[in-house]
Amino acid sequence: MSFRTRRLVEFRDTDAAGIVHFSAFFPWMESAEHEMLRSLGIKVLPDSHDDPSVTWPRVSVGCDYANAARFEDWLEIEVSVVKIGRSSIRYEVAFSRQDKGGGIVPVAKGTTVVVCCRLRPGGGLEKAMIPDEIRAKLESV
Ligand SMILES: CC(C)(COP(=O)(O)OP(=O)(O)OC[C@H]1O[C@@H](n2cnc3c(N)ncnc32)[C@H](O)[C@@H]1OP(=O)(O)O)[C@@H](O)C(=O)NCCC(=O)NCCSC(=O)c1cc(O)c2ccccc2c1O
Repeated sequence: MSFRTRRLVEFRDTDAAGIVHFSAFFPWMESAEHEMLRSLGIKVLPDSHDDPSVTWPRVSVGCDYANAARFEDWLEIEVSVVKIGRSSIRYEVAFSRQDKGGGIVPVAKGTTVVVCCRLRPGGGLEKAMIPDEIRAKLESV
């Protein structure tokens, strides 16, 4: 299973060549992941340093680009949880669009690795084991 969402390419997402700039995909990957967490009832961010909820800093991100996307293309975005470790989670985010004939065109595939952390007083990050309740929710994606 996976989580699906979609997004319209805005003018500001494109570069001088008229195609989506490589950097635009990273905020989209992040937004889609957050949307998936919210849909599962997992907090994206603790409310305060006193809140024992966990937080999800990234330790690795990447993206491969297969075909260009352009202004006003609708991008289909599919988030998959590909690996749940002790503290880390690897997500894959696949972007695709339709061609004029309605065929599916792969656009890009990103990966993100996040680490479950607690916020130390003062704002530092401390790695934590993924809580069982969150692990179970992520295993359902
Ligand atoms: C996060 C750290 C505190 C972890 O340090 P530590 O030394 O304890 O980590 P380990 O080396 O033991 O690794 C833990 C875990 O991760 C796996 N891992 C580590 N590096 C990689 C890698 N490069 N690739 C793949 N996997 C990696 C490792 O195998 C372990 O896996 P297990 O499952 O076996 O436990 C420390 O690394 C740190 O502080 N890093 C800096 C983090 C940072 O500043 N990131 C950039 C900004 S974060 C950010 O932008 C951000 C975005 C969001 O959307 C958020 C959303 C919600 C909350 C927070 C967000 C956020 O912060």
